[in-house]
Amino acid sequence: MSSGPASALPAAPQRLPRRQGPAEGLPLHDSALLRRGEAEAARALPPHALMARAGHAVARLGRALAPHARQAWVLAGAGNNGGDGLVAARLLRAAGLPVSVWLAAEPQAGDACWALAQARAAGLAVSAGGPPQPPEGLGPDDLVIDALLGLGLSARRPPEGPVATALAALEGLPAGILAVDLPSGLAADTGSCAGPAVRARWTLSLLGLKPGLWTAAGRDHAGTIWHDDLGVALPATASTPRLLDAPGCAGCWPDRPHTAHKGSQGDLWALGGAAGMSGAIELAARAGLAAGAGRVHVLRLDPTAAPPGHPALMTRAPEALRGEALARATVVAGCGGGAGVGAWLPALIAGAPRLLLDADALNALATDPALAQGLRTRTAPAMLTPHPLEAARLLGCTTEAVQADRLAAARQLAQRYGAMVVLKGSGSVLAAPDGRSAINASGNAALASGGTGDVLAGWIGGLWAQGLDAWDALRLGVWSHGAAADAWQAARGPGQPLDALRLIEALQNLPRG
Ligand SMILES: NC(=O)C1=CN([C@@H]2O[C@H](COP(=O)(O)OP(=O)(O)OC[C@H]3O[C@@H](n4cnc5c(N)ncnc54)[C@H](O)[C@@H]3O)[C@@H](O)[C@H]2O)[C@@H](O)CC1
Ligand SMILES: Nc1ncnc2c1ncn2[C@@H]1O[C@H](COP(=O)(O)OP(=O)(O)O)[C@@H](O)[C@H]1O
Ligand SMILES: [K+]
Repeated sequence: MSSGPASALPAAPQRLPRRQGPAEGLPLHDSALLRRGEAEAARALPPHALMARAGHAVARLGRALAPHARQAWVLAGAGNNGGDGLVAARLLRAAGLPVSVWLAAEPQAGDACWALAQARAAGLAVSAGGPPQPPEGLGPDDLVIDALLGLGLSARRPPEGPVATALAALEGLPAGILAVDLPSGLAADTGSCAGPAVRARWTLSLLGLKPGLWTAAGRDHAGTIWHDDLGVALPATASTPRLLDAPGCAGCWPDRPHTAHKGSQGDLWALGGAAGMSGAIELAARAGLAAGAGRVHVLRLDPTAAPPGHPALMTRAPEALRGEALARATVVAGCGGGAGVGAWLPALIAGAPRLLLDADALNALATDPALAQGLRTRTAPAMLTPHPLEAARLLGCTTEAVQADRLAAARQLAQRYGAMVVLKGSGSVLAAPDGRSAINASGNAALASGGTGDVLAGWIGGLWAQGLDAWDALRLGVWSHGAAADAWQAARGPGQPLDALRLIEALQNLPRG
C-alpha cells in the first residue's frame, strides 16, 4: 500500500452562516421633513454653509460627469435652488470653465441673494429675466445645469412665467442636463408633474433622497440619480419609506439546504384561468416553480382548458384546495380569474395561511364589501398586487388620483384592506399595514407587456411558499422581478420588450445572493 500522502477528499461544501437580515434600504424623505432638517442644520452652521456645500457638490459632480465640457450653461430660478446653481456656476468658472448664467428673476431674500452677490462679485455675467438663449456653440459634451425649481415648486401649480419659458428652452438641447436637487417641474413627494418638467441626464439630490425621484414620472425625468447629504444626518423611522434595491434584498433569498426536498420548499396553489385566460394562471404557476416552490398546483376555473404546457405543474379542480392542503398552502388567486374567482375567495381568505390576491381577485374585492371585511379581520398575512387601475377600483377613485400620489395610494390600500400592497408600474410602491413602505428601484419599460404582472404574482408566491417572512418575500419578489428585466435590458439595449415567458427565464438566470 502506498505510504505517500493521502490524497485529499473533496471537502464537503461548507454552509455559509445565514446572512444577517436585510438592510432596510436608503430612506426617502418627504419635503416637509427635508425642510425641517434643512432648517435645523442651518441653525447649527455658519450662514450660507448649506448652500455653499450644495453648490460645491453640484460643481464637483458636473465636472466629473462632463469632463470634456468646453462650457456650461446654468439656468437659475429666484429661490434657493437657483442659489445652489449660482454657487456652482461661480465655482465652475473659478475652475476655468466658461459659464453663462440665465436667471429667471432676481432673488428677493435669503441665501440665494448671497449666492447672486458672490457670483457677481466674482465677475460672472448673470442675465436676469430676458429670453433664455443657449450660449453659442453649446455641444453634446457641454454641461447644462438646471437650477430653476427644487423643493419650492408649488404643489399642483404648473411652472409658469420665465421659468416655464426656460423649461421650453431646455427641450432638445444637445448637452446633458444636470438637475440640482430635482428635475425642475417634478414634485418631490410624488413624482408627478403638473406641467412641463426637465428631462435631466443626471439629478443630484441634496440632503435626502426624495420619493418622487423614483416613482411615477420621476424615473423618466431624473435620469441617473446621485445623492449628497451635505453632511447632514436626517432622522428616519420605521415608517420612513425606503428605497428597495440590491443591497436591501441580498439577505432575503430562501435557504435551500442540501437536504431540501419538494415537501420542504412549500406548496404553491395558483387559482384562476377562466375561459380564454388559462395562460395567465399558467404564467403565475410557472413563475412560482421558477422561484423554487416545492410543488405547484394549478387550479383552473375553466375545466375544459388544455393541460398546462409545463409538465411539473399539477392541475387540480378548485375544490381540491381545502382541509390540510389549504392549511399548508401559499395561494396566489386571481390571474385570469374572470368574474367567477370571487366565489372562491371567502374560503381562501378564511383558511389560507399565505394569500396573494391579483387581477380579478382584486376586482372582486373592490365590489364585495364582505370580502373586504373578511380580509381586514384575517390575522394571517395577505398581499394585494394591483396595477394603478385595479388600485383605483379598490380605493373608489380615478387612476389619475392614484398616480398623482402613488405612495399615499399604496399606504391607504394597506390600511383599508389590512394587507401588504404592491402598487405596480414605474417605481412600484410597497406598503404594509404596520406603516412600512418602500419604492422599488429596479425594473424598466421592457416589462410593459401582457402577463408580466401574472409572473410577478406567481414569483412572489413561490418565494413566500419557501418560508420567507411576508414583507421580505414581497420586497425580494418585486425587486428581483425588476432586476431580471434590468439584466435583460442591459444585455440587449433599451427599447426591447420582454415577454412574460422570457421574463421567467430571466428570473431563473438572476444570480441569488
Ligand atoms: N437654503 C439652503 O441653505 C439650502 C437650499 N437648498 C436648495 O433649496 C431648494 C429649495 O429652495 P426654495 O424653497 O427657495 O424653493 P425653489 O428654489 O425650489 O423654488 C422657489 C422659487 O420658485 C418659484 N416657483 C414656485 N412654483 C413655481 C411655479 N409653479 N412656476 C414658476 N415659479 C415657481 C417661487 O416663486 C420661488 O422663486 C432645494 O430644492 C435645494 O435646491 C438645498 O441645497 C439645501 C440647502
Ligand atoms: N414602465 C415600467 N417600469 C417598470 N415596471 C413596469 C413598467 N411597466 C410595467 N411594469 C411592471 O410590469 C408588471 C405589469 O403588471 P400588470 O400591469 O399587472 O400586467 P399583466 O396584468 O398583463 O400581467 C408589473 O410588475 C409592473 O410593475
Ligand atoms: K432643479
